[in-house]
Amino acid sequence: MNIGVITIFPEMFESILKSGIVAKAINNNLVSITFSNPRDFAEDNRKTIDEKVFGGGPGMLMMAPPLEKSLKFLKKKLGDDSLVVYVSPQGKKFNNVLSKKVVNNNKIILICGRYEGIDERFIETFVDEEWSIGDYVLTGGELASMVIIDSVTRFIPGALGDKCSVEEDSFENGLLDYPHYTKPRVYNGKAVPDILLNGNHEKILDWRQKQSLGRTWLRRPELLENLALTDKQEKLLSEFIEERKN
Ligand SMILES: CC(C)(C)c1cccc(C(=O)NCC2(NC(=O)c3cccc4nocc34)CCCC2)c1
Repeated sequence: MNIGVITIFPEMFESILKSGIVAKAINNNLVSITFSNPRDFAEDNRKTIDEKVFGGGPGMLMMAPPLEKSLKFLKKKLGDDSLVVYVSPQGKKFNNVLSKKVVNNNKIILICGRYEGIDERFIETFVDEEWSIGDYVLTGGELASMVIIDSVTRFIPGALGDKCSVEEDSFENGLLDYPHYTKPRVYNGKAVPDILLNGNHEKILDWRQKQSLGRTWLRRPELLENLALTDKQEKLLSEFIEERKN
C-alpha cells in the first residue's frame, strides 16, 4: 500500500511514523508514506503557498499551482492511477467502508488543507474524493489524514500481526464494543461479571454479543440501521431490552 501526503507540516506525521501500527507496517514494508510540501514548489523565492481570498473575508487560502506541482511529484512516485483525496469538512463521512476501499485501491494521495482551505479549481481539476472525519472545526487536515492512515493500515493484510486478523477484529462487526474486564477481580467494590469467569465459551460469546447489540441500541441506534441482524442477534437484543425493563 503506497500513501502520498501533501502537507505544509510533514513533521506532524512523525508521531505515526515512529510508533504504533503504522510504524510497524512501514518497517514490514506493508505500507510506504511519501510526503510532498507545497512550499518546496512555490514559484517565488518567498515560497508563497497561500494568498488572500477573492471576494474578501478573513484568513488566507492555499493556492492551486504549488498544490498541483506537489501532486504531480507524488503521482510520478506512486503512479497516475492513485486515488486523490482532499480531506475536508465538506467531504463524505469517512468510515470503515472507505477504509477497505483505500486498501483495495492500494495507492492514495491525501491532501491536507490549512488556513481557510484550498482553491476550488484545484479540487475540480484534480480531486477524486473529499472525505471528512467528523463535524468539528480543525486547524488543518493533517490530524484527519493521520486518523485515516491509522484506520486504513489496520486493514492491510498482516499489519495486525498474525495473532489476529481484521476479520476477527473485535470492532469489525459494525457494533459498539462489549464491556471488557481484567485483573483485579474486584475493583472499587465492583466484581467482574460471573459469566466471564465460569469459562463457558458459548455463554461468554452470547453475553458479549448481547452487550454489543444492547449498547449499540442504547448509544448509537443509527448503526443498527445499516446491519441485517440475524435471528439470534434479534433475540439477544430483545432479551437485553426486556432485562432493562425489569
Ligand atoms: C465541519 C464544520 C464544523 C461544519 C466545518 C465547517 C467549515 C469549516 C470547518 C473547518 O474545520 N475548516 C478548517 C479545515 N478543516 C478540516 O480540514 C477538517 C475539519 C473537520 C473534519 C475534517 N476531516 O478532514 C479534514 C477536516 C479546512 C481547512 C483547514 C482545516 C469545519
